[in-house]
Amino acid sequence: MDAISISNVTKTFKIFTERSSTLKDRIVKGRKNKYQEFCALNNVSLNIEKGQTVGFIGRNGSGKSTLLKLLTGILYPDSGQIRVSGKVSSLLELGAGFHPDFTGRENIFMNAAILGLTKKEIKKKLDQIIMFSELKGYIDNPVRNYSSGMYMRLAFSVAIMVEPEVLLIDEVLAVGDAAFQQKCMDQLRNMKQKGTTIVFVSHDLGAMEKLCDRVVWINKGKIVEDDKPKKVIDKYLEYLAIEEDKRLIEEAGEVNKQIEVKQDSSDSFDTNKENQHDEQRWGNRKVEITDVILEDFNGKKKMSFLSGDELLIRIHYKSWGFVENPVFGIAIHTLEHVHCYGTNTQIDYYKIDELSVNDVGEVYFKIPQLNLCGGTYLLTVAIHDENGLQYDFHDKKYSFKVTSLSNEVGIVKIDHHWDRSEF
Ligand SMILES: Nc1ncnc2c1ncn2[C@@H]1O[C@H](COP(=O)(O)OP(=O)(O)OP(=O)(O)O)[C@@H](O)[C@H]1O
Repeated sequence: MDAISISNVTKTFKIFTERSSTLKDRIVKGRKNKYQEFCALNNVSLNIEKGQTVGFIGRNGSGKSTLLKLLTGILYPDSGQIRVSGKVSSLLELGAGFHPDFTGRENIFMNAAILGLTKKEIKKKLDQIIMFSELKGYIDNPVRNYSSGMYMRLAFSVAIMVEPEVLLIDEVLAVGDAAFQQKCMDQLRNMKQKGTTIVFVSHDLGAMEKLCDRVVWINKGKIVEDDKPKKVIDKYLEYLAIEEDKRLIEEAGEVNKQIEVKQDSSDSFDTNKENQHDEQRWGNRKVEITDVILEDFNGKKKMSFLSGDELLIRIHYKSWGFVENPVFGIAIHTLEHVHCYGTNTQIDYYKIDELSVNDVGEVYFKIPQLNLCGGTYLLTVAIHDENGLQYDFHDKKYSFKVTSLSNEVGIVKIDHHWDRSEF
Protein backbone atom coordinates (compact mmCIF):
# COMPACT_ATOMS: atom_id res chain seq x y z
CA MET A 1 0.00 0.00 0.00
CA ASP A 2 1.22 3.50 -0.82
CA ALA A 3 1.81 5.95 2.01
CA ILE A 4 2.39 8.77 -0.45
CA SER A 5 1.00 9.24 -3.90
CA ILE A 6 1.94 12.18 -6.09
CA SER A 7 0.38 12.37 -9.52
CA ASN A 8 1.12 14.90 -12.23
CA VAL A 9 2.01 17.64 -9.77
CA THR A 10 3.07 21.01 -11.10
CA LYS A 11 4.05 23.98 -8.94
CA THR A 12 4.98 27.39 -10.26
CA PHE A 13 6.12 30.45 -8.35
CA LYS A 14 5.84 34.08 -9.30
CA ILE A 15 9.24 35.72 -9.47
CA PHE A 16 8.74 39.45 -9.26
CA THR A 17 10.93 41.43 -11.61
CA GLU A 18 9.54 44.84 -10.65
CA ARG A 19 7.33 45.86 -7.76
CA SER A 20 5.43 49.15 -7.47
CA SER A 21 7.00 50.86 -4.53
CA THR A 22 3.93 52.59 -3.10
CA LEU A 23 0.22 51.94 -2.73
CA LYS A 24 -0.37 55.31 -4.45
CA ASP A 25 1.51 54.07 -7.52
CA ARG A 26 -0.70 51.03 -7.65
CA ILE A 27 -4.03 52.86 -7.16
CA VAL A 28 -3.47 56.22 -8.87
CA LYS A 29 -1.21 55.16 -11.70
CA GLY A 30 -2.65 51.66 -11.95
CA ARG A 31 0.84 50.14 -11.90
CA LYS A 32 0.95 46.41 -11.50
CA ASN A 33 3.76 44.31 -10.11
CA LYS A 34 5.65 42.65 -12.95
CA TYR A 35 6.56 39.01 -12.56
CA GLN A 36 7.69 35.94 -14.40
CA GLU A 37 6.39 32.48 -13.72
CA PHE A 38 8.94 29.93 -12.60
CA CYS A 39 8.12 26.25 -12.75
CA ALA A 40 9.69 24.61 -9.65
CA LEU A 41 8.02 21.23 -10.24
CA ASN A 42 6.88 20.09 -13.63
CA ASN A 43 4.34 17.28 -13.89
CA VAL A 44 5.93 15.09 -11.21
CA SER A 45 4.47 11.67 -10.42
CA LEU A 46 5.75 9.37 -7.70
CA ASN A 47 4.42 6.71 -5.34
CA ILE A 48 6.06 5.78 -2.04
CA GLU A 49 5.10 2.51 -0.41
CA LYS A 50 4.29 2.36 3.27
CA GLY A 51 7.48 1.68 5.25
CA GLN A 52 9.85 2.76 2.48
CA THR A 53 12.71 5.18 3.10
CA VAL A 54 13.16 7.41 0.10
CA GLY A 55 15.82 10.07 -0.45
CA PHE A 56 15.52 13.08 -2.75
CA ILE A 57 18.76 14.35 -4.21
CA GLY A 58 19.56 17.09 -6.72
CA ARG A 59 21.37 20.35 -7.13
CA ASN A 60 20.36 23.50 -5.25
CA GLY A 61 17.07 24.85 -6.49
CA SER A 62 16.02 21.64 -8.23
CA GLY A 63 12.68 21.42 -6.41
CA LYS A 64 13.30 18.95 -3.54
CA SER A 65 12.12 21.20 -0.71
CA THR A 66 9.14 22.36 -2.75
CA LEU A 67 8.09 18.73 -3.09
CA LEU A 68 8.39 18.16 0.68
CA LYS A 69 6.42 21.34 1.38
CA LEU A 70 3.68 20.10 -0.93
CA LEU A 71 3.62 16.80 1.02
CA THR A 72 3.19 18.61 4.34
CA GLY A 73 0.51 20.89 2.93
CA ILE A 74 2.52 24.10 3.50
CA LEU A 75 2.22 24.66 -0.26
CA TYR A 76 -0.52 23.65 -2.69
CA PRO A 77 0.12 22.41 -6.21
CA ASP A 78 -1.15 24.35 -9.23
CA SER A 79 -2.30 21.08 -10.72
CA GLY A 80 -2.13 17.38 -9.94
CA GLN A 81 -2.95 15.38 -6.82
CA ILE A 82 -1.10 14.60 -3.62
CA ARG A 83 -2.22 12.03 -1.09
CA VAL A 84 -0.40 11.25 2.16
CA SER A 85 -1.81 8.52 4.42
CA GLY A 86 -1.14 8.41 8.14
CA LYS A 87 0.12 10.76 10.82
CA VAL A 88 2.75 13.06 9.32
CA SER A 89 5.60 14.68 11.19
CA SER A 90 8.00 16.98 9.41
CA LEU A 91 11.29 18.69 9.96
CA LEU A 92 11.60 21.28 7.26
CA GLU A 93 13.12 24.69 7.88
CA LEU A 94 15.04 25.16 11.11
CA GLY A 95 12.94 26.93 13.68
CA ALA A 96 9.70 26.53 11.72
CA GLY A 97 6.93 25.84 14.20
CA PHE A 98 8.88 27.35 17.12
CA HIS A 99 8.08 30.63 18.80
CA PRO A 100 11.35 32.43 19.55
CA ASP A 101 10.11 33.97 22.82
CA PHE A 102 8.85 30.68 24.25
CA THR A 103 11.18 28.41 26.17
CA GLY A 104 12.26 25.03 24.82
CA ARG A 105 9.76 23.36 27.16
CA GLU A 106 6.87 25.61 26.02
CA ASN A 107 7.79 25.02 22.40
CA ILE A 108 7.70 21.25 22.94
CA PHE A 109 4.09 21.58 24.12
CA MET A 110 3.16 23.87 21.22
CA ASN A 111 4.95 21.86 18.57
CA ALA A 112 3.77 18.46 19.73
CA ALA A 113 0.20 19.77 19.93
CA ILE A 114 0.44 20.97 16.33
CA LEU A 115 1.65 17.48 15.43
CA GLY A 116 -1.48 16.05 17.03
CA LEU A 117 -0.53 15.00 20.58
CA THR A 118 -2.86 15.73 23.52
CA LYS A 119 -1.56 17.62 26.56
CA LYS A 120 -1.59 14.37 28.55
CA GLU A 121 0.39 12.54 25.89
CA ILE A 122 2.92 15.37 25.71
CA LYS A 123 3.40 15.36 29.49
CA LYS A 124 4.06 11.64 29.35
CA LYS A 125 6.72 12.07 26.67
CA LEU A 126 8.25 15.32 27.90
CA ASP A 127 11.17 13.77 29.79
CA GLN A 128 11.95 11.48 26.88
CA ILE A 129 11.96 14.41 24.42
CA ILE A 130 14.24 16.50 26.67
CA MET A 131 16.54 13.55 27.26
CA PHE A 132 16.85 12.77 23.56
CA SER A 133 17.58 16.41 22.74
CA GLU A 134 20.32 16.56 25.45
CA LEU A 135 19.13 20.12 26.18
CA LYS A 136 18.24 19.65 29.85
CA GLY A 137 20.28 22.65 30.98
CA TYR A 138 18.71 24.96 28.37
CA ILE A 139 15.14 23.72 28.22
CA ASP A 140 13.73 26.66 30.22
CA ASN A 141 15.54 29.31 28.16
CA PRO A 142 13.80 31.07 25.26
CA VAL A 143 14.69 29.31 22.02
CA ARG A 144 15.73 32.60 20.44
CA ASN A 145 18.99 32.09 22.35
CA TYR A 146 19.52 28.59 20.93
CA SER A 147 22.17 27.83 18.36
CA SER A 148 21.04 26.29 15.05
CA GLY A 149 22.25 22.89 16.27
CA MET A 150 20.18 23.25 19.46
CA TYR A 151 17.09 24.19 17.42
CA MET A 152 17.61 21.08 15.35
CA ARG A 153 18.00 18.86 18.45
CA LEU A 154 14.73 20.10 19.85
CA ALA A 155 12.83 19.90 16.56
CA PHE A 156 14.13 16.40 15.78
CA SER A 157 13.32 15.13 19.27
CA VAL A 158 9.73 16.36 19.05
CA ALA A 159 9.28 15.15 15.47
CA ILE A 160 10.26 11.56 16.31
CA MET A 161 8.58 11.32 19.73
CA VAL A 162 5.14 11.89 18.24
CA GLU A 163 5.66 8.51 16.55
CA PRO A 164 4.62 9.53 13.07
CA GLU A 165 3.67 7.11 10.33
CA VAL A 166 5.26 9.40 7.76
CA LEU A 167 8.36 11.43 8.59
CA LEU A 168 9.56 14.17 6.22
CA ILE A 169 13.04 15.61 6.78
CA ASP A 170 14.67 18.39 4.79
CA GLU A 171 18.45 18.65 5.20
CA VAL A 172 18.24 20.05 8.75
CA LEU A 173 20.32 17.22 10.24
CA ALA A 174 23.44 18.77 8.69
CA VAL A 175 23.59 21.48 11.39
CA GLY A 176 23.91 18.96 14.23
CA ASP A 177 27.33 18.01 15.57
CA ALA A 178 28.77 14.66 14.47
CA ALA A 179 27.66 12.77 17.61
CA PHE A 180 24.07 14.02 17.42
CA GLN A 181 23.91 13.38 13.67
CA GLN A 182 24.92 9.79 14.37
CA LYS A 183 22.24 9.52 17.05
CA CYS A 184 19.63 10.87 14.61
CA MET A 185 20.68 8.37 11.95
CA ASP A 186 20.41 5.51 14.48
CA GLN A 187 16.97 6.75 15.46
CA LEU A 188 15.88 6.95 11.81
CA ARG A 189 17.09 3.37 11.32
CA ASN A 190 14.98 2.31 14.33
CA MET A 191 11.91 4.03 12.95
CA LYS A 192 12.51 2.49 9.55
CA GLN A 193 12.60 -0.95 11.16
CA LYS A 194 9.31 -0.22 12.90
CA GLY A 195 7.72 0.59 9.54
CA THR A 196 7.73 4.39 9.45
CA THR A 197 7.73 5.85 5.95
CA ILE A 198 10.63 8.29 5.74
CA VAL A 199 11.25 10.88 3.05
CA PHE A 200 14.57 12.52 3.36
CA VAL A 201 16.25 15.42 1.48
CA SER A 202 19.98 15.65 1.87
CA HIS A 203 23.21 16.49 0.11
CA ASP A 204 24.97 13.87 2.28
CA LEU A 205 25.03 11.13 -0.34
CA GLY A 206 26.83 8.69 1.99
CA ALA A 207 23.97 8.92 4.50
CA MET A 208 21.44 8.58 1.67
CA GLU A 209 23.06 5.40 0.44
CA LYS A 210 23.17 3.89 3.92
CA LEU A 211 19.64 4.76 4.96
CA CYS A 212 17.43 4.77 1.88
CA ASP A 213 15.71 1.93 0.05
CA ARG A 214 15.31 4.14 -2.96
CA VAL A 215 16.70 7.46 -4.17
CA VAL A 216 14.96 9.95 -6.45
CA TRP A 217 17.09 12.46 -8.35
CA ILE A 218 15.26 15.68 -9.16
CA ASN A 219 16.67 18.14 -11.67
CA LYS A 220 15.01 21.39 -12.75
CA GLY A 221 11.67 20.31 -11.36
CA LYS A 222 11.60 16.87 -13.01
CA ILE A 223 12.46 13.37 -11.87
CA VAL A 224 15.60 12.23 -13.68
CA GLU A 225 16.21 8.88 -11.96
CA ASP A 226 14.30 6.81 -9.42
CA ASP A 227 16.05 3.58 -8.44
CA LYS A 228 18.29 1.80 -5.93
CA PRO A 229 20.46 4.33 -4.02
CA LYS A 230 23.86 3.31 -5.40
CA LYS A 231 22.65 3.34 -9.00
CA VAL A 232 21.10 6.80 -8.77
CA ILE A 233 23.91 8.31 -6.68
CA ASP A 234 26.59 7.05 -9.13
CA LYS A 235 24.73 8.63 -12.05
CA TYR A 236 24.20 11.86 -10.10
CA LEU A 237 27.90 12.07 -9.18
CA GLU A 238 28.85 11.48 -12.78
CA TYR A 239 26.52 14.31 -13.81
CA LEU A 240 27.98 16.60 -11.12
CA ALA A 241 31.51 15.78 -12.29
CA ILE A 242 30.60 16.66 -15.89
CA GLU A 243 28.93 19.92 -14.81
CA GLU A 244 31.89 20.80 -12.59
CA ASP A 245 34.19 20.01 -15.49
CA LYS A 246 32.39 22.44 -17.76
CA ARG A 247 32.64 25.13 -15.11
CA LEU A 248 36.33 24.51 -14.39
CA ILE A 249 37.22 24.41 -18.09
CA GLU A 250 35.39 27.71 -18.61
CA GLU A 251 37.14 29.20 -15.59
CA ALA A 252 40.53 27.87 -16.72
CA GLY A 253 39.87 29.34 -20.19
CA GLU A 254 39.46 32.76 -18.60
CA VAL A 255 42.62 32.39 -16.52
CA ASN A 256 44.59 31.15 -19.54
CA LYS A 257 43.39 34.12 -21.57
CA GLN A 258 44.73 36.41 -18.85
CA ILE A 259 48.05 34.53 -18.73
CA GLU A 260 48.36 34.70 -22.53
CA VAL A 261 47.83 38.45 -22.47
CA LYS A 262 50.50 38.80 -19.80
CA GLN A 263 52.97 36.57 -21.66
CA ASP A 264 55.41 37.90 -24.23
CA SER A 265 53.85 37.40 -27.63
CA SER A 266 57.18 37.44 -29.52
CA ASP A 267 58.16 34.32 -31.41
CA SER A 268 61.78 34.17 -30.34
CA PHE A 269 63.67 33.37 -27.19
CA ASP A 270 64.13 36.48 -25.10
CA THR A 271 67.00 36.42 -22.63
CA ASN A 272 65.06 38.84 -20.44
CA LYS A 273 62.70 35.98 -19.74
CA GLU A 274 65.45 34.57 -17.55
CA ASN A 275 64.69 37.31 -15.09
CA GLN A 276 60.94 36.92 -15.29
CA HIS A 277 59.69 35.44 -12.06
CA ASP A 278 56.12 35.55 -10.99
CA GLU A 279 54.77 33.87 -7.90
CA GLN A 280 53.66 30.77 -9.76
CA ARG A 281 56.11 30.62 -12.65
CA TRP A 282 59.86 30.90 -12.94
CA GLY A 283 62.84 29.53 -14.90
CA ASN A 284 65.02 30.69 -17.79
CA ARG A 285 62.47 29.49 -20.36
CA LYS A 286 65.08 27.82 -22.54
CA VAL A 287 62.42 25.16 -22.83
CA GLU A 288 58.95 26.53 -22.30
CA ILE A 289 55.76 24.82 -21.15
CA THR A 290 53.25 26.08 -23.70
CA ASP A 291 50.19 24.18 -22.50
CA VAL A 292 49.10 21.67 -19.88
CA ILE A 293 46.03 19.59 -20.67
CA LEU A 294 44.21 17.13 -18.40
CA GLU A 295 42.24 14.37 -20.08
CA ASP A 296 40.86 10.90 -19.60
CA PHE A 297 42.42 8.09 -21.69
CA ASN A 298 39.80 8.60 -24.42
CA GLY A 299 41.07 12.09 -25.11
CA LYS A 300 38.25 13.93 -23.34
CA LYS A 301 39.40 17.11 -21.61
CA LYS A 302 38.49 17.00 -17.93
CA MET A 303 39.18 18.87 -14.74
CA SER A 304 36.95 16.88 -12.45
CA PHE A 305 37.49 13.17 -11.87
CA LEU A 306 36.04 10.36 -9.83
CA SER A 307 38.46 8.70 -7.45
CA GLY A 308 40.03 5.78 -9.34
CA ASP A 309 39.54 7.39 -12.78
CA GLU A 310 42.24 7.54 -15.43
CA LEU A 311 44.14 10.82 -15.77
CA LEU A 312 46.43 11.84 -18.59
CA ILE A 313 48.51 15.00 -18.17
CA ARG A 314 49.79 16.33 -21.48
CA ILE A 315 52.68 18.76 -21.20
CA HIS A 316 53.25 20.78 -24.39
CA TYR A 317 56.67 22.32 -24.78
CA LYS A 318 58.71 24.49 -27.07
CA SER A 319 62.47 24.47 -26.96
CA TRP A 320 64.16 27.81 -27.74
CA GLY A 321 67.70 26.42 -27.70
CA PHE A 322 69.64 23.16 -27.68
CA VAL A 323 69.28 21.36 -24.34
CA GLU A 324 70.62 17.99 -23.27
CA ASN A 325 68.70 15.57 -21.06
CA PRO A 326 65.78 17.80 -20.10
CA VAL A 327 63.76 16.52 -17.16
CA PHE A 328 59.96 16.83 -17.07
CA GLY A 329 58.25 16.62 -13.69
CA ILE A 330 54.90 16.88 -11.98
CA ALA A 331 53.75 17.33 -8.38
CA ILE A 332 50.36 17.19 -6.74
CA HIS A 333 49.46 19.23 -3.64
CA THR A 334 46.29 19.73 -1.65
CA LEU A 335 44.79 23.21 -1.39
CA GLU A 336 46.55 23.45 2.00
CA HIS A 337 49.83 22.83 0.11
CA VAL A 338 50.38 19.35 1.52
CA HIS A 339 52.65 17.59 -0.95
CA CYS A 340 50.76 14.44 -2.02
CA TYR A 341 53.03 13.17 -4.75
CA GLY A 342 55.84 14.19 -7.03
CA THR A 343 58.02 12.53 -9.63
CA ASN A 344 59.93 13.31 -12.81
CA THR A 345 61.35 11.60 -15.87
CA GLN A 346 64.79 11.36 -14.20
CA ILE A 347 63.44 9.55 -11.11
CA ASP A 348 61.46 7.24 -13.37
CA TYR A 349 64.47 6.57 -15.72
CA TYR A 350 62.58 7.95 -18.73
CA LYS A 351 65.35 9.58 -20.70
CA ILE A 352 64.78 12.44 -23.13
CA ASP A 353 68.17 12.82 -24.83
CA GLU A 354 68.04 16.29 -26.27
CA LEU A 355 65.86 19.04 -27.64
CA SER A 356 66.96 21.26 -30.52
CA VAL A 357 66.11 24.86 -31.34
CA ASN A 358 62.39 25.34 -32.06
CA ASP A 359 61.48 21.75 -31.21
CA VAL A 360 57.84 21.47 -30.20
CA GLY A 361 56.13 18.44 -28.79
CA GLU A 362 54.43 17.00 -25.78
CA VAL A 363 55.29 14.70 -22.90
CA TYR A 364 52.56 12.53 -21.38
CA PHE A 365 52.14 11.61 -17.76
CA LYS A 366 49.64 8.76 -17.49
CA ILE A 367 47.86 7.80 -14.27
CA PRO A 368 45.77 4.63 -14.80
CA GLN A 369 44.07 5.00 -11.39
CA LEU A 370 43.85 8.34 -9.65
CA ASN A 371 43.85 7.01 -6.10
CA LEU A 372 43.15 10.26 -4.28
CA CYS A 373 40.38 10.95 -1.79
CA GLY A 374 37.75 13.56 -2.64
CA GLY A 375 38.97 17.15 -2.79
CA THR A 376 40.56 19.83 -4.93
CA TYR A 377 44.20 19.34 -5.85
CA LEU A 378 46.86 21.63 -7.28
CA LEU A 379 49.14 20.45 -10.05
CA THR A 380 52.72 21.61 -10.57
CA VAL A 381 54.45 20.99 -13.89
CA ALA A 382 58.10 21.71 -14.54
CA ILE A 383 60.95 21.28 -17.01
CA HIS A 384 64.52 21.55 -15.72
CA ASP A 385 67.99 20.14 -16.39
CA GLU A 386 69.48 17.14 -14.61
CA ASN A 387 70.99 19.36 -11.92
CA GLY A 388 67.75 21.12 -11.13
CA LEU A 389 68.33 24.31 -13.17
CA GLN A 390 64.79 25.37 -13.97
CA TYR A 391 63.76 26.00 -17.57
CA ASP A 392 60.10 26.53 -16.81
CA PHE A 393 58.45 25.85 -13.45
CA HIS A 394 54.65 26.20 -13.13
CA ASP A 395 54.11 26.06 -9.40
CA LYS A 396 50.61 24.79 -8.41
CA LYS A 397 49.31 26.63 -11.42
CA TYR A 398 46.66 24.08 -12.39
CA SER A 399 43.91 22.49 -10.39
CA PHE A 400 41.62 19.51 -10.66
CA LYS A 401 38.87 18.09 -8.54
CA VAL A 402 38.37 14.55 -7.29
CA THR A 403 35.02 13.21 -6.12
CA SER A 404 34.95 10.04 -4.10
CA LEU A 405 32.03 7.65 -3.87
CA SER A 406 33.12 6.41 -0.46
CA ASN A 407 33.61 8.21 2.82
CA GLU A 408 37.28 7.41 3.44
CA VAL A 409 39.19 10.32 4.90
CA GLY A 410 42.67 11.64 4.16
CA ILE A 411 44.47 12.30 0.90
CA VAL A 412 45.53 9.05 -0.76
CA LYS A 413 43.47 5.93 -1.21
CA ILE A 414 45.46 2.94 -0.06
CA ASP A 415 44.45 -0.40 -1.52
CA HIS A 416 43.23 -2.47 1.42
CA HIS A 417 40.87 -5.04 2.81
CA TRP A 418 39.70 -6.01 6.31
CA ASP A 419 39.91 -9.49 7.75
CA ARG A 420 39.24 -11.13 11.09
CA SER A 421 40.08 -14.31 12.90
CA GLU A 422 39.07 -15.58 16.33
CA PHE A 423 41.49 -17.06 18.87
N1 LIG B 1 8.15 30.79 -2.22
C1 LIG B 1 8.87 30.82 -3.33
N2 LIG B 1 8.77 31.87 -4.19
C2 LIG B 1 9.47 31.91 -5.34
N3 LIG B 1 10.33 30.95 -5.74
C3 LIG B 1 10.48 29.89 -4.93
C4 LIG B 1 9.76 29.76 -3.67
N4 LIG B 1 10.11 28.60 -3.09
C5 LIG B 1 11.02 28.01 -3.94
N5 LIG B 1 11.22 28.78 -5.02
C6 LIG B 1 12.11 28.47 -6.16
O1 LIG B 1 11.83 27.16 -6.60
C7 LIG B 1 13.04 26.48 -6.98
C8 LIG B 1 13.12 25.17 -6.21
O2 LIG B 1 13.41 25.47 -4.86
P1 LIG B 1 13.58 24.33 -3.75
O3 LIG B 1 13.73 25.03 -2.45
O4 LIG B 1 12.50 23.35 -3.90
O5 LIG B 1 14.97 23.69 -4.21
P2 LIG B 1 15.83 22.54 -3.51
O6 LIG B 1 16.03 21.48 -4.52
O7 LIG B 1 15.23 22.17 -2.21
O8 LIG B 1 17.21 23.30 -3.29
P3 LIG B 1 18.30 23.21 -2.08
O9 LIG B 1 19.13 22.00 -2.33
O10 LIG B 1 19.08 24.47 -2.30
O11 LIG B 1 17.56 23.21 -0.79
C9 LIG B 1 14.17 27.45 -6.69
O12 LIG B 1 14.54 28.09 -7.89
C10 LIG B 1 13.56 28.45 -5.72
O13 LIG B 1 14.14 29.73 -5.88
